[in-house]
Amino acid sequence: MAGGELHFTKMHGLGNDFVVLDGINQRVDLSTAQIQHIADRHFGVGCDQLLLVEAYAGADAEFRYRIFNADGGEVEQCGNGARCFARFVYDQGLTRQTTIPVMTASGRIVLHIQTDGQVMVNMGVPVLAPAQIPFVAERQQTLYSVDVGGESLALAAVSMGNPHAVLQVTAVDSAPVASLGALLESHPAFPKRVNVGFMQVVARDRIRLRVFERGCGETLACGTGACAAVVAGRLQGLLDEQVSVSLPGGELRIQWQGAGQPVAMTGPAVTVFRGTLNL
Ligand SMILES: N[C@@H](CCC[C@H](N)C(=O)O)C(=O)O
Repeated sequence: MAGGELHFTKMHGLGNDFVVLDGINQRVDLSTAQIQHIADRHFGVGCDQLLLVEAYAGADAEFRYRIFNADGGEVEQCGNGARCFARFVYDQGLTRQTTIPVMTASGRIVLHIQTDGQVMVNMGVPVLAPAQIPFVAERQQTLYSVDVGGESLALAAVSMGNPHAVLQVTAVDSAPVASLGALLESHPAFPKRVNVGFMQVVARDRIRLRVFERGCGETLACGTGACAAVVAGRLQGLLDEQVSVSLPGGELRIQWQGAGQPVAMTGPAVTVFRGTLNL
């Protein structure tokens, strides 16, 4: 965008924060540098991801949902953002529906605004085939052994539309999220880089989770990370069908029946303020 005014809404889902832009009623064509500037917590608005609402021409979705990490890279999926997307299009009067199908770079997901104000998202069926994650492995396994800095680590690899590695830890508070997260994010076994989840199993229906996100570092919550952790935990026989995921920013409810079934994620979506940017 050469310059001019841009109306935005600042939102968050459990502290995973977003700048949301209506690309239907205003022209939005941002460069990578402009997205990085908007996401900057000192010189811009500040956010983990920038979310863009666009019109969708097909019959199978109402909107196109685009996601950009704070580093400016466009990515396939964002779970906390999906709940904020639903709240945004409804509150801005872009839809009158409370069940909203949207198209992302990784396919269609369906957002449901509940009467209690929470948003439930059908996040689709998790992908476990290594090539589709993408993850370099000869065959699909529940746990893979990956060499990182001379050490061999056991991790699960899952795509929720975007790639996730999930490591089980005994205590999430002391997990090396920043150092190991950064090393794994750009590990050659993940050709498109990866989000890295550190999961502590508290009970069969409760986990604690911290996520080092691709393209922005550790966040207060990661929706797709919560889904991926529950999928990984269920496949290892550690978790029940309904799991509360406790993240630094709050709690998500994840439900997954098992292989071939879609994952449902329920949680809040909050509007913080609206503003105008001069680019
Ligand atoms: N915060 C997100 C995920 C955002 C995208 C992720 N960093 C990626 O690069 O895939 C969520 O709530 O899912």
